Amino acid sequence: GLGLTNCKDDNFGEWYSEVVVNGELIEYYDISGCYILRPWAMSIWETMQKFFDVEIKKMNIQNCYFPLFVSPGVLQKEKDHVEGFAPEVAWVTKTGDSDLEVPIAIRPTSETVMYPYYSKWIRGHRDLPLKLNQWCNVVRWEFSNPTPFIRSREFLWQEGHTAFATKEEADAEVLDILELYRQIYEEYLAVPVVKGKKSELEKFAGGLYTTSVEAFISNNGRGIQGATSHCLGQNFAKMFEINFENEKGQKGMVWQNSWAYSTRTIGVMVMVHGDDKGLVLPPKVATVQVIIIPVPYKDADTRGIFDACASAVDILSGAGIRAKADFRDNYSPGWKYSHWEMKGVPLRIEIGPKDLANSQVRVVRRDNSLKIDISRTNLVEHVKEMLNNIQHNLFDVAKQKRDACVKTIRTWDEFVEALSQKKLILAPWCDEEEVEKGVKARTKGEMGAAKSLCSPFDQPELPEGTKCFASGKPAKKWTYWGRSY
Ligand SMILES: O=C(C[C@H]1NCCC[C@H]1O)Cn1cnc2c(c1=O)CCCC2
Ligand SMILES: [Mg+2]
Repeated sequence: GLGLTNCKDDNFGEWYSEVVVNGELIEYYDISGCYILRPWAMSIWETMQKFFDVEIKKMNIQNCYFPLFVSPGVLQKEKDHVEGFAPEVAWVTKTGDSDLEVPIAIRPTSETVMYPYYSKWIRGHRDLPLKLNQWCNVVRWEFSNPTPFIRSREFLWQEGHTAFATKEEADAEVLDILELYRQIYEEYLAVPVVKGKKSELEKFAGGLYTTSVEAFISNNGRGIQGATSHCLGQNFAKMFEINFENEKGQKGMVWQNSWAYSTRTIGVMVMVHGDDKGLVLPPKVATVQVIIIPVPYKDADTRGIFDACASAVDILSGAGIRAKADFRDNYSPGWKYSHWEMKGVPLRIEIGPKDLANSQVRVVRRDNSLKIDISRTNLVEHVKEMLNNIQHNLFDVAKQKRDACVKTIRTWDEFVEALSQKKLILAPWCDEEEVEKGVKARTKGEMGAAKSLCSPFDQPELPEGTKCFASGKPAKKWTYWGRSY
């Protein structure tokens, strides 16, 4: 029957796997690490895509589409960092029953696919800035525990790849895009994130620096990278000879960025807001924001009840609210309540004989189970206000929960203790790579090592003489640490 067998606070991993299936977001697939995105998930992806696509078009970024396949020559070109990832690259080695002369790689990301053509298209400064984005799938044959949305062997994302004449322009765009990622998490998914800079060890090895928005899963005390916006510097321009002649006729290399968010966003939202009754969808991304359930009683005016439901759908839909009615006669109202709670619909409206008689409706909130009766007059205003209230409440609750997990520490012992308490740790750090490697080595274990998550742009005061928590050297910056996905 309905209802989850796993509780979120007892066994988080099993709860998650169950809730994405029972909520009809995901169907497991017969190839490990691959998942079917059902319509309930695809519509969430599309809602975010609509927002992001409009915003990047305002920035004169154009969509394009490059081939899925990468010839081996170019993939190896970016050897220094690809070799670290090489095991993840999937290859096509044959068609039909004949082997391919030369195996072809399936894109794990598209730098090497796109940049030879950037080199061809960019000649003079008038060709700059070149700003392209593509919405596509990528394949990375990951081996560590596959998790729907969070870590899959194929996923959907957008990848932006931009080229500028100056570093200043690139630096500015990195932060403009990062702000869009913050909006996706905080204003659409109601998930609080930290904006910051990755350490040298954690950054994209092919780039100059990496910025990210970092979320935190309080149930298992793990940080998770929400989205990344990299300045590549001139590293790829050098590799792929992407040069241009500036106004003074001098030859120079372009400055590039690349940035991405993926379907991982949906998994983070499920983990943060879901509960033991199932999904809890933020109204801004909910496929259905209001589900209307008729509650007929024997044969008391069933026709009137159905008509009241239908007209409520029309009134709400007419006001741009995503409202549906569940008229199915082969399920009881009680079954429908559980079903739509499992799917995380933010508001339920029940209409029974009493409601009809008093020309009111019973409204039930999914986030806090509050039940109230409201009159049918100005139904739209009431519902809009409640949806807005739910959106903000989900963010506020998630932010309080995340902030309660943050522990500021100054010594190694405090660090180890906070780690054992599954905290998101804020610590003063000397910003030395060897020291970070030491932290990883010293915290290795079956739960995974601790790593730096990001150094927040919003830096707390760092008093003169503050020591690094791990090395005792003079601290240079406050950095978030923790176990992560
Ligand atoms: O993909 C990126 C960097 C960059 N790619 C484009 C979008 C932004 C950002 O994700 C890093 N990266 C991750 N994973 C892999 C690669 C890789 O370059 C290359 C080989 C296979 C696995
Ligand atoms: Mg990876």
